[in-house]
Amino acid sequence: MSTKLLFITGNAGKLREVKSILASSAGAFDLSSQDLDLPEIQGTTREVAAAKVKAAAEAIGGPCITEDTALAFSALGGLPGPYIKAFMGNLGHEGLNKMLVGFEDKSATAICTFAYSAGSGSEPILFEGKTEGKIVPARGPKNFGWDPIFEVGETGRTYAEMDGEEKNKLSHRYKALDLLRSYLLEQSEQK
Ligand SMILES: O=c1nc[nH]c2c1ncn2[C@H]1C[C@H](O)[C@@H](COP(=O)(O)OP(=O)(O)OP(=O)(O)O)O1
Ligand SMILES: [Mg+2]
Repeated sequence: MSTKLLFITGNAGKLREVKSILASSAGAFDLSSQDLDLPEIQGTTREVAAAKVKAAAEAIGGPCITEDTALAFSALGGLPGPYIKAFMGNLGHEGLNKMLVGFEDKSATAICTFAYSAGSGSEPILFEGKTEGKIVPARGPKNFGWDPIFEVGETGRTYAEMDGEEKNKLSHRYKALDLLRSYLLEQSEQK
């Protein structure tokens, strides 16, 4: 029997990658998605993620997952972190590069936090994945957020320069989703 998964997100890029990553567990998951406008609080990545899935589970009245993505610049003590969406929207790729002009250290960590709630009132469970890289002037297609300015580890390539399959093997999202997948498969075996 396949595990039903309701992914609350308004982000088409996230949904595309989640579908593609879960495709390797053929038939194990029955994924659907819904866009809900949820309040996103301020706090650590974990606090933001937990509050988001709680709000989603209350609104839905049942089990669901949410996902939060942060981009932490080492030179800035981890900022923008969970606030990357606002920074990206207001400053763009060039502005994000300019934020680091005064610093030698361009390193950054992409952090993905999946949050699972079994339903309204139940305690969120978090799954975190991190990928190290550095902030560079934009290279590659500009169709998903900050992908063009995040050069991954020692690959010499930005996320945007990788094809979907390659990104989905090493990305922050893949690592977090793989943990969530294992958890859900274990749960379904125990039933
Ligand atoms: O792999 C990624 N590669 C490049 N950019 C990315 C990635 N993943 C998220 N992003 C962008 C989207 C948004 O500007 C911010 C995260 O904000 P975040 O609140 O988690 O996403 P969102 O509001 O677009 O979707 P949701 O409805 O799931 O909250 O970083
Ligand atoms: Mg959001």
